[in-house]
Amino acid sequence: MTSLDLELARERSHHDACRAALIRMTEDVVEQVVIGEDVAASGADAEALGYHLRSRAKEMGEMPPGPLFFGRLDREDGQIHHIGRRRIAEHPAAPPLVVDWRAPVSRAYYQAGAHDPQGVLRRRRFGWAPHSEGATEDLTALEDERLTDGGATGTVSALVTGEIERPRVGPMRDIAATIQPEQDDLVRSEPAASLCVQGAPGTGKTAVGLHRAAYLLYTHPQRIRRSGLLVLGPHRAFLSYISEVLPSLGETGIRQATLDEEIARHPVRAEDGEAAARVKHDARMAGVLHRALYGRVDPAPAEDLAVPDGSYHWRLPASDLAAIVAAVREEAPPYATGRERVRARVVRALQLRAERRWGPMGAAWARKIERARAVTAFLDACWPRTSPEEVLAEVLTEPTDPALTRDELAAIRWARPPRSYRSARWTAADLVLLDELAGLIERPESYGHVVVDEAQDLSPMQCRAIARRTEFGSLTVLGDLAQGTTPWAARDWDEQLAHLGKTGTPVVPLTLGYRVPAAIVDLANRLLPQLGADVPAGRSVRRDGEVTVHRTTDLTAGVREAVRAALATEGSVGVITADGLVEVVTEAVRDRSGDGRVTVLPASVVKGLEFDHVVVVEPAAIVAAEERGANRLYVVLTRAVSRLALVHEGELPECLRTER
Ligand SMILES: Nc1ncnc2c1ncn2[C@@H]1O[C@H](COP(=O)(O)OP(=O)(O)OP(=O)(O)O)[C@@H](O)[C@H]1O
Repeated sequence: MTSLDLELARERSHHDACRAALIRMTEDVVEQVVIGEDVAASGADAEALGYHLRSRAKEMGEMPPGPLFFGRLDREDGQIHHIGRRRIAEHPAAPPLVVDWRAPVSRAYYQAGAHDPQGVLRRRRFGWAPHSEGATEDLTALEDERLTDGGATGTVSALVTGEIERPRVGPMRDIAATIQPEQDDLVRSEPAASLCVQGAPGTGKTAVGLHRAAYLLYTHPQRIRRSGLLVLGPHRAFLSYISEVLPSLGETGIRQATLDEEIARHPVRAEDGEAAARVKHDARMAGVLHRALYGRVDPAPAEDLAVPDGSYHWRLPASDLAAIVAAVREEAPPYATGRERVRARVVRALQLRAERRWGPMGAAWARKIERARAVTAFLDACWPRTSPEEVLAEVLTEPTDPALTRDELAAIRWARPPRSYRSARWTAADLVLLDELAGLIERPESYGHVVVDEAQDLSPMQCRAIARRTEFGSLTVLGDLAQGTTPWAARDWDEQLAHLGKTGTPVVPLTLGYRVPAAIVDLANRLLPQLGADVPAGRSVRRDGEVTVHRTTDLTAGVREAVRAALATEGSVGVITADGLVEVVTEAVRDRSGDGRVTVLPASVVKGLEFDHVVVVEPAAIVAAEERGANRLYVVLTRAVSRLALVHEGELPECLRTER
């Protein structure tokens, strides 16, 4: 037996011990549920304890199968820590057999190096068979790095390289085993502070955001879990691609949604023209809606208020009423609160008058006056109850706001207003405006933390929807200005962060890519000058990868050939083209599904996704299809994990021509 075999055998037996301990932990939690429900002192305690224990039991039951550790640290002080996705111990007070990757002691695993060993003698990485469900015999390799005795070579770990370059099959995986130091800094940065990551394609922004979410839940369970954590992604396909990362890190039940889903008060039943959508997403709409809502408030009531009380009438002069309304407007509470504040002050003023005449008036009297028909009638006239739908319907029926030009007013005006706002067919942009109005009327609940991916694509009005939900929480903003494809995509992070309500948030660049090989990054970087974004160019850790260009006189034949070639090697194949060509391309590869390995996709939905092989069909058509077509093509090219094939019948966009 070689010394490596011996070490592997030792580690396997440690893994067996961990497995046995984990089984016991799971059994204990289930048992505690039963005991917990019996022993708690009161019904309410039993309920709370039972819920807590059941949640833990459920969490443990839902842990996906897999190896129980991926690394090990041997410290100068003799301590040895195995590091995995969750803590494992013989019993709660025993020293852990496996330390959670998020624990402070694990940090050195990601950060220690020969230049700064952080008390670590040796870092050990474990190699598991691909897709291992955690059978001990799947532990097939280990790699040691000595940090303190001059043994560190500075070379990149073969296990890390293997993990980065592995073929992509199925949904996105967690990267707990191979987080890089610059990513780890972001994952573990202060929870109360917001953070913005400007990352070139494939630099791990999404991965960082999800691991940061898991880190915050672990480090601040009370604060973050109680107030809620939300992950926002650009579309459903993306959310389903990333859906298994948090559960594999032991975090289940975290809400992952698109912003449209988060704010949906109604189904989308109409579509805006381009001009209307542009106006509706513009920051000026915040003012338009504010004015429309508060236009309902009458700042100068014409008549005195007279409230009957038995045979008597209590009166408040119109000037006093105007002063109350003005004071409440000045305080700027949410609209619905404002109405109730005016009511309370009117009653108080009436009470003072009554007390001057009749002496102290009790709470019952105040309640009676509060509900008096005359008081409610005054409020209905001066600060009427309303709904977001009612206000927006008015704006869209007869837009008049001076902040918008005549053309802009015309663009958003309803061609055929509905009979009533209740039957209106709302567009996606209308839902953003309804959310703004809802936020003006009543403050929404704030999340503790929100992770926003592809944040460059959000309009100012969408940003405001997020800002409202993080008024008392923090944000992790992830994005790449070069990948902005919406008509309102941000060109500058400071401005976007101001819309998100987090002015002054530090913007941290990530430029080292883990998805896209250098040859493909270099090609994509040629587009950068025309993307309207001042961002650092991407680089890549990957020296593998290949770009091929196929000029064809028959697009169908060209696509079939490129897909055939892609299927000759392992991995997923994404055939991406302009939305208008999808049908033709789908037809071309109908009989080439490669057992489900081939997916044909319109360029508009590939953001955030990745494929081993990307076949881009007619790149110039992608550029020509929309205003930010060059940015779209940049996104498309950078979906490739290993190989990129460009198939074209027409000319290539100039910057991609090989003769350059
Ligand atoms: N440290 C790492 N170890 C292993 N794989 C990594 C690491 N960092 C990133 N990756 C992998 O690189 C790929 C790209 O990561 P991710 O999707 O998070 O990047 P991104 O910056 O969000 O990309 P894009 O903006 O292009 O969508 C993913 O497959 C991810 O798992």
